[in-house]
Amino acid sequence: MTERAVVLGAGSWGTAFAKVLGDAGNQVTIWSRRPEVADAINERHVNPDYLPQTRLPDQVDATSDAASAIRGADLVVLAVPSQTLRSNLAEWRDLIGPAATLISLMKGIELGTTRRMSEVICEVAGVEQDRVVVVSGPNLAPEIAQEQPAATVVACSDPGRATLVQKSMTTRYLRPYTNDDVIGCELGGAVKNVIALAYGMAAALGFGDNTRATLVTRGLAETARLGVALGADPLTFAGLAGLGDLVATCASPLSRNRSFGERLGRGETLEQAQAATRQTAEGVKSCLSIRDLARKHEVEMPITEQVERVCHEGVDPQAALVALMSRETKPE
Ligand SMILES: NC(=O)C1=CN([C@@H]2O[C@H](COP(=O)(O)OP(=O)(O)OC[C@H]3O[C@@H](n4cnc5c(N)ncnc54)[C@H](O)[C@@H]3O)[C@@H](O)[C@H]2O)C=CC1
Ligand SMILES: O=C(CO)COP(=O)(O)O
Repeated sequence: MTERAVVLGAGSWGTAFAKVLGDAGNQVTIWSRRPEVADAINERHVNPDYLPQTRLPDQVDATSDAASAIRGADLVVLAVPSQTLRSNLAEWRDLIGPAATLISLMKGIELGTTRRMSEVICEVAGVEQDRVVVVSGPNLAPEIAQEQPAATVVACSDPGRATLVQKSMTTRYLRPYTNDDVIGCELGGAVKNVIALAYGMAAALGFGDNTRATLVTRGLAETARLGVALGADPLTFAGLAGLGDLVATCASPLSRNRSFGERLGRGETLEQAQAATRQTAEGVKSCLSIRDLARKHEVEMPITEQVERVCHEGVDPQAALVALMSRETKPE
């Protein structure tokens, strides 16, 4: 099925996802904040800043004029940092057609409001939740751009819309599965970034596979606890948007969150790590909003609590680990 799509955001995942949509046969326009990135995509079919080795398909073009790109689009893909989504979308909402599907690629929780990205989209764009589709799974952008085989989840409360998006983004290298658990898929994607920060810290401190497996497993346990409190299906956390993405992000040197955690584990301050990182490591901010969400729902999230202390309260990663290990013992 051929759709007209706009991808708002020309970072790593926005660009790789535009390639997926183009390879699946859609006509795609990428909106880039910077005109020179749009020019490079139009002239050379590459995004030199984020995926310089990847040739984008002929069906993908780019512009820095959001209005011309959004008008008439069937699929409006949001690929900006979670914390800027609200202000970005406020500028775009009046341009989005009444039948368009809004697709969220973002993996974060909004600071202050503790809203999931699909909730922010519904609120700001004034659309019902059945028009919003969440795409989440083990999808490191550079690997997808290289066409390495992977699967992902397309979550929507409207099964028909989920199937439509699934069909429009199926390629020989990306296999999307539909799911109706939007809450679970969004939480899986947001919390895994926080656990990957902890994993990176543990790796930098020299801890081996027992420590790492413990963080992944207990990280998934606290993700599922929060998810269930918010109405998610616990089985979602055993799937691609849960365990799948958690394992990929923790294990991969390509992960910005894991790499950021490694910097903190090596003793860099938050400011030093931020200065060295150009791309979005969502967990650094979302650890605050996820901790707040957990407290609001009286859910224990000890790893998230400690990641927040390291990132925002200047606690030493080693001390955070001691705090985790000295908690009262309990049943699994
Ligand atoms: N990179 C990846 O492998 C994956 C990323 N994601 C998620 O996708 C979302 C976007 O991530 P990436 O594309 O990887 O991030 P990125 O850091 O590579 O790119 C972000 C893009 O947003 C733009 N941007 C930054 N501030 C902005 C603002 N104030 N207004 C408008 N645009 C702004 C940047 O110029 C850049 O084009 C994040 O939530 C991330 O967690 C999800 C799956 C895979
Ligand atoms: O979400 C991702 C893989 O699914 C990308 O993770 P990072 O943002 O940590 O690079």
